[in-house]
Order: sequence, then C-alpha cells, then structure tokens
Amino acid sequence: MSDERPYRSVLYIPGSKPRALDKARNLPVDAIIFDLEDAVSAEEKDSARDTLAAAIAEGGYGARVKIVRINGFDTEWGAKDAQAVAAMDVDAVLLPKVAGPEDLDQLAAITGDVPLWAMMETPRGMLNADAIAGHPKLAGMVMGTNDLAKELQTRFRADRLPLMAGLGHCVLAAKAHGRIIVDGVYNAFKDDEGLRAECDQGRDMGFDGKTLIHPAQVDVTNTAFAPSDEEIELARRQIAAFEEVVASGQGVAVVDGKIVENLHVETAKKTIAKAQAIAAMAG
Ligand SMILES: CC(C)(COP(=O)(O)OP(=O)(O)OC[C@H]1O[C@@H](n2cnc3c(N)ncnc32)[C@H](O)[C@@H]1OP(=O)(O)O)[C@@H](O)C(=O)NCCC(=O)NCCSC(=O)C[C@H](O)C(=O)O
Ligand SMILES: [Mg+2]
Repeated sequence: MSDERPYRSVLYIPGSKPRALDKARNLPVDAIIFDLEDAVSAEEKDSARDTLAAAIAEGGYGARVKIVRINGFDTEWGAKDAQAVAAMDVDAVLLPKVAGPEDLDQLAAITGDVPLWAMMETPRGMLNADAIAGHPKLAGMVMGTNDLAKELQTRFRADRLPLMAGLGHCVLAAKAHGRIIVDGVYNAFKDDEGLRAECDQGRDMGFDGKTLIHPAQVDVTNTAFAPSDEEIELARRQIAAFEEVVASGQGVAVVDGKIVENLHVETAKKTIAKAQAIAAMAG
C-alpha cells in the first residue's frame, strides 16, 4: 500500500478552528491532519466534529492528503468521531495511541474501507510496531513524540537521544511493510534553526516527512524533506553513467570517485520520482 505522493509537510489543524481550517486551503503542505483529539478542548469536541465536516464538505484542499485524527475509543468521543469520519470525503483516519493491531480492527469495523493511519506514541505501541505496520488496512504511521516522551519520562534533548530507540524501531517497521512514516512535531514553532536540525535528523533516519503545528514551519520542512538540487543532479549523472557502462557490458560505474551499482540507481530513480511528485504538487 505504498503511496507515491510526497508527505514532506503534514500539518495538524484543530478541527474546532474555522479560520485555521480555511487558511490551510492555501498553504503549500503535502498533507493535513484535521485534529479532533489533543488540539480540541473537551467542551468543543462535539461542535468540532460538525465544524470539520462542514469544512471538508466545502472542499478546496486540492491535492493535499486529508487525514482526520479522531479521539481514542477509551473516550466518550472516539466512536462518534469514527462514525462521522466514515461519512466524510477524506483519504485516511488516524487513531491516537495505537497499542496493537486489534485497535485498528476496532476502528476499521466502523470506518470500513477508509485507509487507516496509526499514532505511534506509547511504549506498548513501540513494542508492537511490526504488527501495527502489518495491519492490512494501514497506510501510514505518525510519531507522537510528546506522548512518547511523557510515557517514557524522558528529559528533553535537542539530539532526541532518549527517543531514538522508538523512532528507529518505527522506521524499520514502516519500511518493512512499505508504509508511509512521518516524524513528530517540533513544539517551538518560532525556532526555525531548531526545526531545521530536527528535520534533517528525521530525513537522515528515513522519515518521509514531519508533522507540524503552525504554518510558519512549512517552508523549512518542505525544503528539508525534498531532494536538493545537488541530489537531483547527482542522481541524473549516476543513472546516465550506469546506463553507459551497462551498454558496454559492465555492471559498475564510477561517479565522483564512488561506485554506482544497480541498487544505487534504484535510489537515484526514487530521488528523481520524488522531485517530480513534488513539482506536480506545486504545479
Ligand atoms: C500553536 C497555536 C496555538 C498558535 O496559534 P496562534 O496564536 O493563533 O498563531 P498565529 O497567530 O501565529 O497564527 C497565524 C495564522 O495562522 C493560522 N494558524 C495557526 N495555526 C495553524 C494551523 N495549525 N493550521 C492552519 N492555520 C493555522 C491562524 O489561524 C492565523 O491565521 P490568520 O488569522 O488568518 O492569519 C496554533 O498554531 C495551533 O493551535 N496549532 C495546532 C496545535 C495542534 O494541532 N496540536 C495538536 C497536534 S500536536 C500533537 O498532538 C502531537 C502528538 O500527538 C504527540 O503526542 O506528540
Ligand atoms: Mg499524542
């Protein structure tokens, strides 16, 4: 169930805020998480469901992937949220604090064919990441680094060392099953430098993109998770050099002093495909 669309920037929007719901129609994000969970107060839970349904029915979100995060089934709102999402024109439904595949079965029993995404944010979820990623209806995973830090009682560190075991484990699980996986939010939404460093770390680890809480974070994130001009140019040269050696009956090319074999060409082709998918979003 691999998805060729880019997921560089995945913006949370509180389902209770009409102004933010409207603003997102013109933001250059790849995907939106319409939130009914943590961004919405208990008093607004029921009205947010209606506000969100009206915004989605009105449309205007273009090619952006539309994902709704519902409340958990251990709350009074979870089942009602899931029933409401089943009637909305969305691309996926996101369940918080997924502990195992049985939680996804419970959701799918209500939402039917709507693709599922899972919040990965509890110690139990980390341990069951492989089984969660392997659920037949799962399309994507989202790291919930705030909840994970809370559950693990970690200290904040800029290098996220205390979270690394969970982050790396979830990347492995997602990749093993061909799922999308996006990194957690960076809470200090006015700190571009810190955001850039965390985006680069997530990109280096293999995340497809990052979740965001504010429009000010979009540009830094889109740049960090897109192939750079240098990467695209190198990919083109690697493909050309490899085709040349293959034509002469050999299997290894050398570009910039480094070997290029079939597997490197596969990566180079993915880089070009990603750049093209991003250009298609912009166009
Ligand atoms: C963080 C905020 C509360 C800040 O809000 P505000 O003070 O209104 O910001 P600004 O005045 O700077 O806003 C400027 C304009 O941008 C719009 N806006 C703000 N945020 C968003 C957004 N997320 N999406 C779309 N548009 C947004 C404002 O409406 C202003 O528009 P305009 O007036 O037309 O100029 C606020 O940003 C916010 O609520 N962010 C979302 C917080 C959220 O979603 N939290 C839950 C997700 S994080 C999480 O749960 C992670 C996970 O589960 C874990 O465990 O880690
Ligand atoms: Mg959370």
